[in-house]
Amino acid sequence: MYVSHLSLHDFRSYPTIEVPLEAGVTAFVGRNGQGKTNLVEAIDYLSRLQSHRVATDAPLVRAGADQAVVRAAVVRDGRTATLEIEINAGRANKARINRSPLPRTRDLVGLVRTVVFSPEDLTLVKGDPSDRRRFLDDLMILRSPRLAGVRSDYDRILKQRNSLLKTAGLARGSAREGALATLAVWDDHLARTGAEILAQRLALVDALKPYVGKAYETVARGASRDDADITYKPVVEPVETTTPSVGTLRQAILEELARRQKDELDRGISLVGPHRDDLLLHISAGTERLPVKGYASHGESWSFALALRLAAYDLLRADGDDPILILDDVFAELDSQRRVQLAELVAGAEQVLVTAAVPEDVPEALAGARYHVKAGEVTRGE
Ligand SMILES: Nc1ncnc2c1ncn2[C@@H]1O[C@H](COP(=O)(O)OP(=O)(O)OP(=O)(O)O)[C@@H](O)[C@H]1O
Repeated sequence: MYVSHLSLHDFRSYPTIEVPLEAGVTAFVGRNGQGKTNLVEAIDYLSRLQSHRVATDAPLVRAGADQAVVRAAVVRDGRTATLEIEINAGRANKARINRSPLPRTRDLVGLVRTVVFSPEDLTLVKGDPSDRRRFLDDLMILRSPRLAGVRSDYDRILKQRNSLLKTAGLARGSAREGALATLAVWDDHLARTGAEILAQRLALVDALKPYVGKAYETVARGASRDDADITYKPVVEPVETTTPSVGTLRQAILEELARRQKDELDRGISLVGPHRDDLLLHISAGTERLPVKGYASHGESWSFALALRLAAYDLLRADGDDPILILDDVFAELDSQRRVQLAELVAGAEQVLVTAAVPEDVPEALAGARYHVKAGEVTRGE
């Protein structure tokens, strides 16, 4: 798939802009702060309804405006659809396809599929478990958009359960009994949605594993495909470990909730469920298997982060649809060998959008259309 036209209205720094695009490689080149990332961020937002840079929508709306609109013509198998999202400050967003409103905004998720490489990717390796969980969930939702609903149900249940735990922890006598009875209902909700997310993440990590090894071998100097490994680490370890069913996971969560109830009431937070899990990353050093965080060199950490993104790209491709690759300011971060390797790996993708401060940062393998971005003006160059 590829985006053949992008229109922005009051999105980030752009009052209004129209950018015709084509399949293949397009590079946006310009000095810092000119609006390059804002263009690719808009396309990524259409894909996931989330920015790769900020957690909330407010910064996406141009300062002083109260609504931003991102519209893109997306070509898939020769057919074009116009996808549109209206981002409203302080009100619900609205989505449209071919100008017809969608009943739910999240129905737009996954209709454009993007994989973004950016300097922030190092947090996949060096950051908190929440960064790695987000990586898994974003990918899981792109592959099965209905899981966006399960994810948001889970977040809502977690919030309500946490506030109940706080009340119940402080209550005494019959008030406490009443709160504990209500808590049992929320335990059920948490176990039901949590088990579904857990099952999906376990299956995703299984599917991703071989691609991570293969990608690491390509981007890390002298590495073999066995040198990089990922393992999902749930707080709940079901007895039956090979592909446990949703029912088994649900039961395991319920049992762990019962076991940790006192702890949860004391601390007033939910300690059991997929919001406490991690994706463990390991590299081989000789005969040793070492965690990447704390052990890997800067270069190895970058290789691992790139391998995770490339693996996501390969997996989405294997599903049968070429996602749009966005390489946001990433080449300036890499040494020359990794630059060339990454460029060669992605050059054949159906659409690659690159941002760079100077033309020399765009590797030769990614020669293609070029736009100059200066003070919010986007002009076609050589
Ligand atoms: N909501 C907003 N309203 C108005 N301007 C904004 C908004 N959000 C960001 N900007 C402006 O957009 C510009 C940043 O654009 P962008 O991040 O696309 O830069 P860039 O060209 O990618 O730069 P770099 O190479 O430094 O990453 C900044 O000048 C910033 O002030």
